[in-house]
Amino acid sequence: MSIPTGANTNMILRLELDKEIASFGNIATAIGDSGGDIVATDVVRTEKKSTVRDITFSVYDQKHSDLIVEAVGKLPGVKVVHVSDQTFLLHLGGKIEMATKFPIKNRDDLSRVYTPGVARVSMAIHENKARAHSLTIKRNTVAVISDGSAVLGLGNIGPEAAMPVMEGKAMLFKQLAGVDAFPICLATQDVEEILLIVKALSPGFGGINLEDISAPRCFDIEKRLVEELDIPVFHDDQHGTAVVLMAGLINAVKLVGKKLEDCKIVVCGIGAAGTACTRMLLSAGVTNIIGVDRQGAILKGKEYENPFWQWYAENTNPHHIEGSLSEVIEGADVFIGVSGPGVLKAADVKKMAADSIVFAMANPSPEIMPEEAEPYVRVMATGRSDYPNQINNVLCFPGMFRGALDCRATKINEEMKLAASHAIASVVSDDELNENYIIPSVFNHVVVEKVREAVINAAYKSGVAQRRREKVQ
Ligand SMILES: NC(=O)C1=CN([C@@H]2O[C@H](COP(=O)(O)OP(=O)(O)OC[C@H]3O[C@@H](n4cnc5c(N)ncnc54)[C@H](O)[C@@H]3O)[C@@H](O)[C@H]2O)C=CC1
Ligand SMILES: CC(=O)C(=O)O
Ligand SMILES: [Mg+2]
Repeated sequence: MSIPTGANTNMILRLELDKEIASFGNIATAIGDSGGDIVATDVVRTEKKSTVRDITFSVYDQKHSDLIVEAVGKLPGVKVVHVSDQTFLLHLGGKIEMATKFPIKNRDDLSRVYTPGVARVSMAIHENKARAHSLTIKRNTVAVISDGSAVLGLGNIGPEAAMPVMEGKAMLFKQLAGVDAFPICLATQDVEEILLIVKALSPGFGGINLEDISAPRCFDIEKRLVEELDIPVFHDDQHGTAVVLMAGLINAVKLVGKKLEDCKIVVCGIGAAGTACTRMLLSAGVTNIIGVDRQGAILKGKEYENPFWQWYAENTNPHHIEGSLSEVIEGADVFIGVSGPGVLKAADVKKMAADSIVFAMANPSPEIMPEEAEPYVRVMATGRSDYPNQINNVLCFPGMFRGALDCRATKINEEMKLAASHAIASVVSDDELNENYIIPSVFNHVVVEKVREAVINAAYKSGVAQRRREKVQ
């Protein structure tokens, strides 16, 4: 059994070993035989009769870890002290904190940053609200807002459970683009309440990043906030995903020598991400798109409760193909998965056209694991960081907001999104392009710079940038 790489699967097992009875060789064998992979061992302390050791090993999941711990615990002279998960350890107390830009060293400083000095600054903003951009953190802040209704592919797990994901997004905003992002998880899933809350908290923010809000409510929430606020509002799961998908696809079709507009594309999961990806494909000239959700292909002439599926049926599936995913995938050039784990089978991938492209983007577990699909596909990508070709909206949102904040855009429009897709795709040069490198890494610092620059140029061209051009580097 081979273990996928990635620190998120590392466990630390603390063992007390009876020096006379226990053998490290037996422990290593027990872990290896159970499919675990030892990454490191450390001696915590040694006493006369016993030693305490930490053994770090990688596993698939919690069940796999339990199995290994049980096997090791049965060995003679071995006592399991505790097991800890490196991912949980990283989350203790949360992942982010607020920091001040300078210390308050004396009364003089105090009277400037706080009362009475601060009052003059407040009054200056009162006289001209636009000054909030230069005299407060507004010009560098984004609210990452979720109601916990569609967290990754985990479903409606609630606002508290959404927090680690939103903290992660905030970390990425800061580390990759210097944007100060605040995770805000709401204890309501009512559209009107969400609108009221977001509008009410918007004065302190330069942008709103909606995250993991389920379809179809997310469409209405975003549309109305865009109309009613003068700062950029961006639903990451829709547009961030679509931008990065398009970047990956531009490069993948180039690699396999197909034209995007000639491709038969099957999109699985017609929610927030699936709808936005489809809209972007349509605007790129693709016509042969078939959307599939739980009940099969979405078809014109059928009645759907979801008004967006009504729109979807009218605008896709021109050949009126009916059936399950397994049926409609026949002859497809591209599969785009934004649904859930294990939806696509190797037998389905086998039925695709030659040089097929599979983007199984559901998180944390894709529609099909690369190991299963790879024998039958030319290009394979997932949303995960532990495989090549990570198609994930993290390649978009930091640079997108950096650009939008820097030029003080009122909106993030189609022009800015398309520019971002091309910017991301352009990071991979023709010489570098290959089956395992169609999309740049999140850690490639050029990505944010290129996206920012492309977004700023597009914002000025399309007339949504408010800052004087010469002031923006
Ligand atoms: N790689 C990336 O950057 C991103 C990946 N995603 C992933 O895409 C998935 C969907 O996210 P959202 O669109 O935000 O959620 P959503 O809740 O708005 O939509 C999910 C859709 O998938 C459908 N679906 C679920 N299981 C299915 C199945 N077995 N067969 C067919 N359809 C199925 C649902 O009925 C729903 O229409 C999640 O797993 C999420 O993690 C979302 C955004 C970005
Ligand atoms: C990546 C992301 O935003 C998601 O899976 O929901
Ligand atoms: Mg998301």
